[in-house]
Amino acid sequence: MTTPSETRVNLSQIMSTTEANLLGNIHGGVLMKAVDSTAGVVANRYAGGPAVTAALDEMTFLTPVRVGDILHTSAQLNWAGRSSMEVGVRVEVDRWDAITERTHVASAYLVFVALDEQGRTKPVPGLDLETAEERRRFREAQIRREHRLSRRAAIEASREVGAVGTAGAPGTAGGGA
Ligand SMILES: CC(=O)SCCNC(=O)CCNC(=O)[C@H](O)C(C)(C)COP(=O)(O)OP(=O)(O)OC[C@H]1O[C@@H](n2cnc3c(N)ncnc32)[C@H](O)[C@@H]1OP(=O)(O)O
Repeated sequence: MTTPSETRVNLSQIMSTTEANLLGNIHGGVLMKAVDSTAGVVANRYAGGPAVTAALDEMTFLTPVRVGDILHTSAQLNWAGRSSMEVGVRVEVDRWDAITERTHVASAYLVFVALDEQGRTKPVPGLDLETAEERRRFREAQIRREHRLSRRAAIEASREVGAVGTAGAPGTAGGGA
């Protein structure tokens, strides 16, 4: 069995002018792509084949990244279910013009789902939790999963209610005049 620390992937890249916005800072979308790519490497390796991004939790950008800065993304598996996995990613920068401590730019949690050759969901191996930190991350990932699934179920239920309304039931928002 694999431990979360064995799944860890670190990637670094220099930010270029083609990735800048009108203010000269790096686009949020560029940072999100780096997050998704790094997390994807973790998920594909762990699943032993392709895994697709199913969800990306809310992501806050704490400080601007500038052209020339060295962007570091580090990712590791927090949780594994039947076919889905949660990957945590931390984004940091080294400034191009000073030797200072790394600056924390953002953190994100992503859900990936492993697929087989036919595009069907595929089971992933169980995760071996060794340290107290790994067990804490696993527990917290479980809480986030419950929130994601219950939010999705609540939205689906509300759409069903809304669909009845738009069908024209009297006394509903979608009902006749
Ligand atoms: C590599 C890339 O760039 S991918 C590009 C962007 N991503 C995509 O195109 C993916 C598009 N989405 C899909 O193909 C589908 O929605 C899938 C494959 C992700 C999920 O399909 P579903 O029919 O929902 O599958 P299913 O209901 O069996 O769920 C599979 C697993 O994903 C989990 N899951 C699905 N959606 C979510 C979600 N929004 N949040 C958390 N978990 C989720 C389920 O709980 C289940 O977990 P488990 O097997 O560990 O118990």
